[in-house]
Amino acid sequence: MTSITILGAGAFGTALAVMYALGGHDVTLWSHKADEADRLQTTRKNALRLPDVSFPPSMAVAAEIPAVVGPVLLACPMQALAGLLETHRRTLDGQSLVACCKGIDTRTAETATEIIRRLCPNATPAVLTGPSFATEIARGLPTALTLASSDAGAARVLQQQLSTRTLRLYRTTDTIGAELGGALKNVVAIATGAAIGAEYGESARAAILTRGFDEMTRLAVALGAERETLTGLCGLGDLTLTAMSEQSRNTRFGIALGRGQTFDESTTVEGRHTAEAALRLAADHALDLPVMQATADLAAGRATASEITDRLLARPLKEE
Ligand SMILES: NC(=O)C1=CN([C@@H]2O[C@H](COP(=O)(O)OP(=O)(O)OC[C@H]3O[C@@H](n4cnc5c(N)ncnc54)[C@H](O)[C@@H]3O)[C@@H](O)[C@H]2O)C=CC1
Ligand SMILES: O=C(CO)COP(=O)(O)O
Repeated sequence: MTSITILGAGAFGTALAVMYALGGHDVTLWSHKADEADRLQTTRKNALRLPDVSFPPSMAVAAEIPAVVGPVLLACPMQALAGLLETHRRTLDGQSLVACCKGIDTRTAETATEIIRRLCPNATPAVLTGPSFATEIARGLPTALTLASSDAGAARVLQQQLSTRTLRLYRTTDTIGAELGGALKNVVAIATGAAIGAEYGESARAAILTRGFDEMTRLAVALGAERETLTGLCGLGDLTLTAMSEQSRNTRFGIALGRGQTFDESTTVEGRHTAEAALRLAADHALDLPVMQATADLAAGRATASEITDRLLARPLKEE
C-alpha cells in the first residue's frame, strides 16, 4: 500500500483518487477550495466533475494538504500549477511530485517539470501522462499510461507504486518528450475537432492529425525530446484518443469553433492556452508549425475556419 496525495479535485484528480483508493492505497484528495472539500466530503461524490462515481469509504478528502508521505500527484490545470507550487512550496519541496496536467505555461513557456524544478528545487519531478479519460479511470477500465522521470530510479519506484491491476504504466526518462506529447496533442485535437465542426470531413481530420503529429514531433525534438517518445502512449497514443473522441473537451471546443459556436468558458480546455505557448517556443527555434498556428488563430478569433483552410491549402507543395 502506498500513501498517495492528490492535489486538485477536478475530474482527473477525483478519478485518480477513486481508482487508487479502490486499489487499496491510502489516498487523500485535496481541494484548494474549503467549501468544495466540504461538499465532496459530505456527499462523497464530485457532482460537478464526476457525477456518476461514489467515493470509496477509505478515500480521504481534505481542505489542508496533509503531511506528505508518498508521491504527490499534481492534478490541477496547467495554468494553475505555478501558483499552486508557489503557495505550498514549503510543504512540497523535497517531495516526489508527479505532474498530471497537460500543457505549457503561457507566461513562462515552461513545462510542468520545469516549473517544479524552478519552484521546488529539492523535489523529484515526474510526469503521469497518456491516453485516459477521467470517467474511464474512475471506473477502473483497462488503461496504459506513461510514467516519466529523468531520475531512472525514481521512475522505477513510481512505476511500481502507481501501477494497479487495471492501470499499466510504461516508464521513460524522457520527461520533456512525455510532457510535450501530452501538451501538444491537445492543440492538434482542437484543430481536428474544428475540421469536423466545419464539416470538412474525416479525410481532412486524418490529414490534420497526421500533419499535426509531425509538428508535435518536430517541436518536441527541437526542445530535446527523443523522437520515439512521441510515438508512444504519451504522444501518438494520446493524440489518437483525444482527436478521435467527443469525450475530449479539446475536441468539443474545436468542434464548436468549426461551427462558429461559443463554448463554455469554465470548461478546462488546455490546448487553447498551449497553442500560444507552443508558437512562442517554435519561434525561438525558427520552426514553421502551420497546424498549431491555425489552431491558435482560430481559438483567438484571429481567423475563421474557412480563411484558415484556404491558407493551409495554398501553402507551397513540398515533400512529405
Ligand atoms: N479529465 C481528464 O480526462 C484528464 C485530464 N487530464 C489533465 O488533468 C488536468 C486537470 O484536468 P481536469 O481535472 O479534467 O480539469 P477540471 O476542470 O475537471 O478540474 C480542474 C480542477 O482544478 C482545480 N484548481 C484550479 N486551480 C487550482 C489550484 N491553484 N490548486 C488546486 N486546484 C486547482 C479546480 O478547482 C478544479 O477542481 C488538466 O491538465 C488535464 O489536461 C489528464 C488526463 C485526463
Ligand atoms: O487528456 C485527456 C485524454 O488523455 C483528456 O482530454 P481533454 O482534456 O480534451 O478532455
